[in-house]
Amino acid sequence: MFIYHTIAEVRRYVREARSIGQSIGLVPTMGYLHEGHLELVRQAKKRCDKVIVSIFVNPTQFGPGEDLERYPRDLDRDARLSEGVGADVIFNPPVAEMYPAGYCTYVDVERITEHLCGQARPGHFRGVATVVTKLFNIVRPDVAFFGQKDAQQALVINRMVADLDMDLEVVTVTTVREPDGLAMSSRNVYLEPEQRRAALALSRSLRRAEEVFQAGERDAARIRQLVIDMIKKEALLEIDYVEIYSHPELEPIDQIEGPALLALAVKTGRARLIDNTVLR
Ligand SMILES: Nc1ncnc2c1ncn2[C@@H]1O[C@H](COP(=O)(O)OP(=O)(O)OP(=O)(O)O)[C@@H](O)[C@H]1O
Ligand SMILES: CC(C)(CO)[C@@H](O)C(=O)[O-]
Ligand code: BAL
Repeated sequence: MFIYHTIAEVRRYVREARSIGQSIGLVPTMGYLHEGHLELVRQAKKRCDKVIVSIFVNPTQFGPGEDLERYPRDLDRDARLSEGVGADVIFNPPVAEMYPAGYCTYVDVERITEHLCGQARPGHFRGVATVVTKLFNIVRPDVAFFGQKDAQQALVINRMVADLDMDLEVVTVTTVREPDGLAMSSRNVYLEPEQRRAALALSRSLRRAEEVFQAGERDAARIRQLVIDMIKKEALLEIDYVEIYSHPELEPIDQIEGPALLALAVKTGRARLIDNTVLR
């Protein structure tokens, strides 16, 4: 496996692979890899001849006061784990390689970024759409892989690819969970044991919402309230949002008639955790 830090090296690698007819898969990450990321790499390996994992803690998607500086980083460990599941290249550029002096171009996906994390983290998806566009332009992948854990992000990328006629396929991979239900996330390392235990209310409340939906409940406000009530029972959790929108358009709904995204973000201690389910 190769570890590249420059755009030129990745471009050379991709050019050579393509010249012998090989397909390219891209798994964009911010590193500190876990089983969720590794599952994206495994899926990529099944679909593509060569798999490039980008590891870049992208400053433009962090807001003031967020955890950009203390976001966990461990390239050696990430390299071992990536190689173990068959990645061919890690692309780990320094910030100045992606945003050199004078940088001033951004990609803005409108409307579906208005709610949920887009509202809670102003500018976040502008940073995500910009860096993902740059990664697509650098790697020119045939297929790019994203996780359903970041449901709005996956929808934003799909919208952007369609709207800007980007020539690639986007695959969204099911959320990988710990055995007790907690969605895997690099930020889980921030959790103290008591917060880790309280955080189980996220997946538990989503499962309960799925049950009442399957039993026939279609009133979005009632399902949302049920989730809020379950999370509020945990004193260590502070709700950022619990919302239901149509999927994939992310429009407000009262009654769930088609697929609906039930998404939540919760703070506990230093961590902000997100999780979701699609009711269909
Ligand atoms: N549990 C998971 N299951 C499936 N995909 C995941 C999971 N966690 C993250 N991903 C996906 O991995 C990709 C890279 O995500 P990222 O590096 O931000 O990891 P993360 O664990 O989501 O970190 P964070 O703590 O920042 O939320 C994204 O497409 C994300 O949706
Ligand atoms: C897609 C991404 C790698 C862009 O920085 C990031 O938002 C993430 O890790 O989900
Ligand atoms: N997983 C999304 C990256 C972020 O929280 O900034």
